[in-house]
Amino acid sequence: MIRLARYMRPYLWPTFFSVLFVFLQSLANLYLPTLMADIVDTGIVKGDLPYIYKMGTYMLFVTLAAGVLTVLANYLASKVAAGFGRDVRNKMFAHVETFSLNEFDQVGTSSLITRTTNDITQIEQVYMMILKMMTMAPLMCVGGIIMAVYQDAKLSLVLVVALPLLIVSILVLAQKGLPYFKKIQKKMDRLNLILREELTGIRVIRSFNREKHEIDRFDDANKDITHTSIRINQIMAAAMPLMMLIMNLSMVAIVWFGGLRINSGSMQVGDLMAFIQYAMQIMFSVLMGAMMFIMIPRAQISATRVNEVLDIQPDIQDTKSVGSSVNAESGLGVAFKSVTFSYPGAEKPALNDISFTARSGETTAIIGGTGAGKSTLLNLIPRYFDALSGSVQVNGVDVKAISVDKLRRMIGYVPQKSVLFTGTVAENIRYGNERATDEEIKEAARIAQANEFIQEMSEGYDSIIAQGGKNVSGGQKQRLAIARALARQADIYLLDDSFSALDYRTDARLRAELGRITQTAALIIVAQRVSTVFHADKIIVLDDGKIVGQGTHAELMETCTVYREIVASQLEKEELA
Ligand SMILES: Nc1ncnc2c1ncn2[C@@H]1O[C@H](COP(=O)(O)OP(=O)(O)OP(=O)(O)O)[C@@H](O)[C@H]1O
Repeated sequence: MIRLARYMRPYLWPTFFSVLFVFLQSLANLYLPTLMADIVDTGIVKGDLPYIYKMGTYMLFVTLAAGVLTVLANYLASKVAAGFGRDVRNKMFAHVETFSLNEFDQVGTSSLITRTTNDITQIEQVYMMILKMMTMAPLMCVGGIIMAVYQDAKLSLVLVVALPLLIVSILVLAQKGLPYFKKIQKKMDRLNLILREELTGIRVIRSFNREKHEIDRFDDANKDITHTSIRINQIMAAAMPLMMLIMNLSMVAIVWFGGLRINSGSMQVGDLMAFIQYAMQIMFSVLMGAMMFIMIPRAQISATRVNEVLDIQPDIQDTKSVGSSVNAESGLGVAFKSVTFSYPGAEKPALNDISFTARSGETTAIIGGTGAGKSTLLNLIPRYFDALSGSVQVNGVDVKAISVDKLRRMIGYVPQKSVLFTGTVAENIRYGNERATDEEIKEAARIAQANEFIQEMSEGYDSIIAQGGKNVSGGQKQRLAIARALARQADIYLLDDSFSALDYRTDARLRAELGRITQTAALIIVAQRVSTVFHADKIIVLDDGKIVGQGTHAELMETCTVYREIVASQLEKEELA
């Protein structure tokens, strides 16, 4: 919490005024019972009506002033807390954006969502409460005690018994409740995870008739969180009557002993009334303090979760030596030199001693069975992961020596699973290059074989793509993703199994068009279908993380058993001939 307090720095003035207004409001509240005692003891007892009017008006004025101060203090506290929440959320999002895929896996997407929303809201609320109560509680407590002792020191002895009783019972309840607060944030993560899986996987759930199973799974997580919430509320529910009991018994004692003191002539009625109000103020301020003691550890748990994310140092960052100028004209393309890579915790490397070059102006295809390491290999080029050993080079320079931003600008990447964003078709393609003209967008779409179906859409390039690209087919989505990468006018194009949802004709036409752009760029295509890689300048055959063959189709047919097996499993004998 304290570490996060630095995000309050931009709001120092509103914080100061909020605290000041609370301070003044508390003083006004402490003053009111004294005024009332005067009205009773001087005005009512002596029957002095003008005095009652005068003091009554004065009381009204003080109450009004306290009301205005409360509104102002609350407004400023809310403003500060909301601003703090917005800044931390922004900071968190910007920080998470720098994460490599490893760090995403480390925390988990659902937990990142809960931490950015729910956890920050918890902290925000507590900061708001602290702003309001931090001054009020101690001031009302100390001020109340001074005023109560001033009214009647002997009667104050009742508070000596009541206050410790109140504090001890609060501490006991807080101790019981705290472990549940810790649990509830974790359970919230789990509920989010299940909800996310279920919403994104709704098609699969329906096609396998697993609705009941998923409803049960959600229900279990939901019940789990409900049980914990109920337990917390049970403790809170027990707390309130207990507090009220202690407070009311104290009142009875005050009235009882106060009555005796009035009888004996050592106290006036007005003083007793004021004393009762001070006693209430003292006990309420203790309650407020207790609330803070309960809420702060709860927010502390959230703050730890937020700090955990903010403390993660992305392992893929620009190194100090960054800045080597990369000569895009050199035409060296991409080179892997004895590259080995392992996923954290994996038993064996996903890529083992990989060496090859993918020259600019050429098409390099990567083929291999599922899990052979094809996507992993592509991921090392834009530095989604870093190689454990060896060197990945772009135009003769190690990727670690190029700034991540510059490196990624040189690359047009089409992921295995196409992702589109909510917006128009044109906006989605322009995502690859903000400066692309309408003509360039259309040209990219034409090469990607997307122009035709876009023209057929009701609004053409202005047609809206629904959330997650749900209103376009799998093949159309892939073509839009390819158009987006082409719009980038990059030096290197990485297409990860991007033709899988295309029919053979479209696949062939797209490859022919792509051939044109590879006159200057390096094109690396991961594919499952042999027909897609057939005409590549170089084919790399991956098997279990190792290169088992590289060359043209004809060369590999001569030299590489794995390649021959792949071809044989896909093509008819006559096609081979
Ligand atoms: N994020 C990850 N964490 C741990 N292991 C992973 C991760 N991604 C992939 N792997 C493992 O690395 C190996 C290579 O995976 P990769 O996705 O590169 O294969 P691929 O050849 O692209 O397969 P496919 O054609 O099915 O997409 C597999 O054994 C896979 O289980």
